[in-house]
Amino acid sequence: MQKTELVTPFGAKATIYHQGAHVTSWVPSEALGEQMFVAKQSEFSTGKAIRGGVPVCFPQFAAFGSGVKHGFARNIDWQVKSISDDQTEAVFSLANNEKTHELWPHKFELLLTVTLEPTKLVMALTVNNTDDKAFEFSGALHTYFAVSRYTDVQVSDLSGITYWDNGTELSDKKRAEQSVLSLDGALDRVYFDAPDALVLDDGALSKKITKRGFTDVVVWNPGPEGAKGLKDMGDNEYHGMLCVEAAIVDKPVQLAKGATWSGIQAIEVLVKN
Ligand SMILES: O=P(O)(O)OC[C@H]1O[C@@H](O)[C@H](O)[C@@H](O)[C@@H]1O
Repeated sequence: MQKTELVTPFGAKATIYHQGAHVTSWVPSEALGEQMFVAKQSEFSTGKAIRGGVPVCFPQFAAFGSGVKHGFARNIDWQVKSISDDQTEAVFSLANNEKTHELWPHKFELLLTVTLEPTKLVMALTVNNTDDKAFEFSGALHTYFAVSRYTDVQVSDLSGITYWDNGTELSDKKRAEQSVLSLDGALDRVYFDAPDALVLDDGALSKKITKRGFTDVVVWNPGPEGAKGLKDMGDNEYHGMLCVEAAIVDKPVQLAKGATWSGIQAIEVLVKN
């Protein structure tokens, strides 16, 4: 499978597979090491989403729509549009074609811009409606973070935010009372209208996760039972991952003909003294 490797003058590196414009590796520096989780058993095969990194979910999130789960954009080849001379930025594009038309009858162009800064990874997704009528979409930058142990990390500040546990009725929403979320097993939760800045605290390292355009945040770890059901993930690998996803879940974006939408997710590594 084709991929682009970015190696910047300041030592940050990233790998992006052309299928899905899928970031599979982000190393801000040798000292900080790999920040993305990718399952060892992930199939890197045509038409199959990679288990880890940052799948781009479009034009639907999970089963919130009538199309394929998490959309088709993660399963098909994008084009490399440009790579800056210093390799700090790469732009990928995906336009409607016969294959996408079978799955989703709209004309569109997607751009994913991946930018590396010394301690930051920025992913910007742009959706252009090139059709002669409006369409709607949901989606996500479905980020799998490598963590020391999923039960040891904390996500904050989510207090006061309405959430929904996947598997329950969508009408059965709750309000987060605690400012800090920590897991003690499987969790598959959507935080609606979530804050644009969150912190993923993992001992000596933490990550500031900021978003724009994406309204919701999904936090997911399959836990022991869920992991057994994922054949592209080892039974114990869930310990070392946590998905915190900038998403649009239940309220799709309505995009008029000719209009453009942009959503950004930036991840900054912060080292504690
Ligand atoms: O196995 P997939 O299609 O990549 O989905 C992984 C997970 O993605 C998460 O975003 C969803 O909240 C979970 O419900 C889902 O299981």
